[in-house]
Amino acid sequence: MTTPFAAAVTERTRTLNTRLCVGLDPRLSHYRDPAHLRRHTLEVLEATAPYAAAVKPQVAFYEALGVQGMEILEEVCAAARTLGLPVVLDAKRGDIGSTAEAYAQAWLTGRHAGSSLTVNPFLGFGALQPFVGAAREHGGGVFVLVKTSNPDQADLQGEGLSERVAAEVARLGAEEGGEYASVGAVVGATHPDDLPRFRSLMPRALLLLPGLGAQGAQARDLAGAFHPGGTGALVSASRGVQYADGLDVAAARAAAQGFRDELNAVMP
Ligand SMILES: O=c1ccn([C@@H]2O[C@H](COP(=O)(O)O)[C@@H](O)[C@H]2O)c(=O)[nH]1
Repeated sequence: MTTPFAAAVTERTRTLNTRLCVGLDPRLSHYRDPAHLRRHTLEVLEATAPYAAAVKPQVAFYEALGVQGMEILEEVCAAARTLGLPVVLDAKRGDIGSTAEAYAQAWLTGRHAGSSLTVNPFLGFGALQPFVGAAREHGGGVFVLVKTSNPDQADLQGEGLSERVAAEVARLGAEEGGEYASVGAVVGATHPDDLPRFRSLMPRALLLLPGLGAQGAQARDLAGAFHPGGTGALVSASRGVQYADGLDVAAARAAAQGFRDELNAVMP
């Protein structure tokens, strides 16, 4: 069996000294056609891989292209695996248990075994079990939405809801051995003041922090998400890397290198 997701991320962080997660969210409006989108996305992946601890395709952008988009997504995931990059499938799945089982089979087994999936806890903690079970069985991971990066999150995620979800993530993590559990959490990089609290509420969870770059989060504010030694979190940037300067792949590479260096400069 290959290295489980959380261990693979942590190993790559230590070996390459990076905690950047490169987001690949290709928008058709930026390209001549899907073939152009495919080529550029694969080029960005290859150019930024040396600076990345993981890669995060946003499934929605591939789904939007229909069957062809899903084929491109599979190609991106396969190329990432060849490059040794752990894959975060950002699909934010969640449903009643019996349907969650099908989602878990689709995204955490077979060719996606060993990858991780973002999951929505809104249907209740029991409904997370199929995802957690599949991740544990197949060496993958899940990132449970705890506090998302968007300003609207406050409509529902205030009033202690994020803390309740964080407590469940911590409880699930405590069931496992290893340095980091297969159950991680999404906490927006746009909430820097909350990061130390969520870090200590979920001591064994890998945190996924979206929002660097285009959403305004700054690397210098994110140290609180990490453990001493600079492990325990992935900070993701999508538009800020892939479209750092239009479709210039060299600019994407430079942006990834820049984000990596900015994060490294503030590690505890
Ligand atoms: O709380 C969340 C959870 C997921 N996302 C996703 O991350 C990227 C962000 O893209 P940028 O271009 O770096 O802003 C995108 O795929 C979101 O769906 C998030 O932003 N916030």
